[in-house]
Amino acid sequence: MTKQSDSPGFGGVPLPKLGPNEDFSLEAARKRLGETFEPIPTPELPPADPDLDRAVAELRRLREATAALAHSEVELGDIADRLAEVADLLEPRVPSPSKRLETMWTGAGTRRSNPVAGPENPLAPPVQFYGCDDGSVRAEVTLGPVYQGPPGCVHGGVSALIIDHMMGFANHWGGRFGMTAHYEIDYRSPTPLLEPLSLRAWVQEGEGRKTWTHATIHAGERLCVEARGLFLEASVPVPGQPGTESMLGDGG
Ligand SMILES: CCCCCCCCCC(=O)SCCNC(=O)CCNC(=O)[C@H](O)C(C)(C)COP(=O)(O)OP(=O)(O)OC[C@H]1O[C@@H](n2cnc3c(N)ncnc32)[C@H](O)[C@@H]1OP(=O)(O)O
Repeated sequence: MTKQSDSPGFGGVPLPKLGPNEDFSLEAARKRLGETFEPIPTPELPPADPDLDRAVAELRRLREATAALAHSEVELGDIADRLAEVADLLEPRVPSPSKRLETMWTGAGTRRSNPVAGPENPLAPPVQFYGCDDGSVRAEVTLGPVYQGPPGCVHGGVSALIIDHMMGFANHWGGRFGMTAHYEIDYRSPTPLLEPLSLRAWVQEGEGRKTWTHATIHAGERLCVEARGLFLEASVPVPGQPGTESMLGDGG
């Protein structure tokens, strides 16, 4: 994740005041946690193989195209055979899902493979988040028909997925950690597909193990979704690394 000052196009809505106990700006997080604190150290995490991101980008093109197959004039029998050929080529050569869970937690961790921002994950749009000096994280993304819920609009569960992830990211940027314990979402107006959406999340307050984080999705100046979450500092065992626990600091 790169550090970026406010950029135009984020709706211009001021962030609410931070909680009474702490300042969650990047500078304050650095002071609190010391020089070793390096949230999201690598803006461009290198792929394990230079062709990996290209391969997944092609899969995303396929994802969009296959979502449009119905009512097209494509000869589908032939397409299905050709896709099966590629799948047959890949399946026996890639690690098993349980092995993959282990390798995800080495090197760049899950930052490259999570379902929101991970360049390696064909499910991810992907969303590229930036950490800002005011302690918020932001992104802009345009979502296509594969993410549709109501006609022409983003599925509410997809918004929730993105929001959960970006609140976790905001926690990390603010020097906080934790699992999502509870969050609530207000869908204020329809979230359009095929239009740029401005995403924003920030830590509102923190006390002991608890962090309260807020997030919004805007289409231009229009508020589409707002959310508030409670995160609790906790750790979970890391697959394939007995005795190792993660506090979700490596998931952005
Ligand atoms: C760069 C980083 C980017 C990272 C992005 C990744 C984001 C991904 C975010 C996720 O998807 S996390 C996955 C979804 N979440 C989970 O799977 C969590 C599952 N739940 C748990 O593991 C436990 O419930 C949890 C660790 C959250 C809490 O269990 P604890 O046993 O530690 O809590 P405990 O019962 O001791 O409660 C501690 C306090 O929190 C309060 N609390 C717990 N759960 C609550 C809840 N659900 N709502 C409100 N308050 C809650 C509880 O009342 C209490 O308050 P007090 O201390 O004031 O008494």
